[in-house]
Amino acid sequence: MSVEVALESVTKRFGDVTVLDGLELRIPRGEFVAVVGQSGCGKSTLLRAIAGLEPISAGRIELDGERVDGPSNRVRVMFQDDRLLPWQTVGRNIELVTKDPAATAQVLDSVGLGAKADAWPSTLSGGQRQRVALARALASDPELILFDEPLGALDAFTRVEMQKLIENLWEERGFTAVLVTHDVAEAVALADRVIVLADGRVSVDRRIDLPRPRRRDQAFYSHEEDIFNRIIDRQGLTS
Ligand SMILES: Nc1ncnc2c1ncn2[C@@H]1O[C@H](COP(=O)(O)OP(=O)(O)OP(=O)(O)O)[C@@H](O)[C@H]1O
Repeated sequence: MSVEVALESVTKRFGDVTVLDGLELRIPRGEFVAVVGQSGCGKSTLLRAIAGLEPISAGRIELDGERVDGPSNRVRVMFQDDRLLPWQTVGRNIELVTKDPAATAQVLDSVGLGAKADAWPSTLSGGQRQRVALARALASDPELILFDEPLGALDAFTRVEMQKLIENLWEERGFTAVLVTHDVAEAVALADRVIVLADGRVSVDRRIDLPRPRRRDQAFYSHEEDIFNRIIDRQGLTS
């Protein structure tokens, strides 16, 4: 299950600060888009707006042609902090969404934590907690998952493991995915398209036409280097 996302002339102001400025973006069903850009360029604001968590000042955001005017059950967001309820077990955290023990067991299995249903979140590692957060995001079978720097606090090895897991689950389930990340290599590893945000708009929209799973080869590094340089240079050309 997946959804098409369309942003038309989206502007977002906080007081006199314009964060998004007539932004245009269309994401077809099932596509994986990564959003990168300098700190403070509006990546999280964009994600929150798509999630219906942040009202926009002008323009239009649509999911399959329907205007977004608040949070929807079709959409889930995964954040850098896991936001698990510490007074509930791992299983209960998921069951609050699924309302069904069998579905809970199944989704915990899908993130490799079938044996941890009765554990307390505080007894898990950071990587395991993010797996639970991922399971919770998947639990309602959403059509769109918005990832806001979900792996930012993890060590490099756990991060690569989680990237593989996210890629596998995305391929299996077919949801539309938008990933905000500071890590250009992560964007190139996971995305069909990498978007660079600058001056409140999409300044680069680059298709990553490499086979999956992605190998760290010359073509990979060439995408990474080029996108990185464009963020640094703040060039405004669409590639
Ligand atoms: N609730 C708010 N009120 C006022 N200003 C805000 C609010 N939320 C975000 N901003 C401002 O909007 C701009 C964009 O913030 P945002 O968090 O979207 O950027 P970002 O690209 O995600 O940053 P980072 O990469 O550092 O996480 C920043 O200048 C920020 O200070």
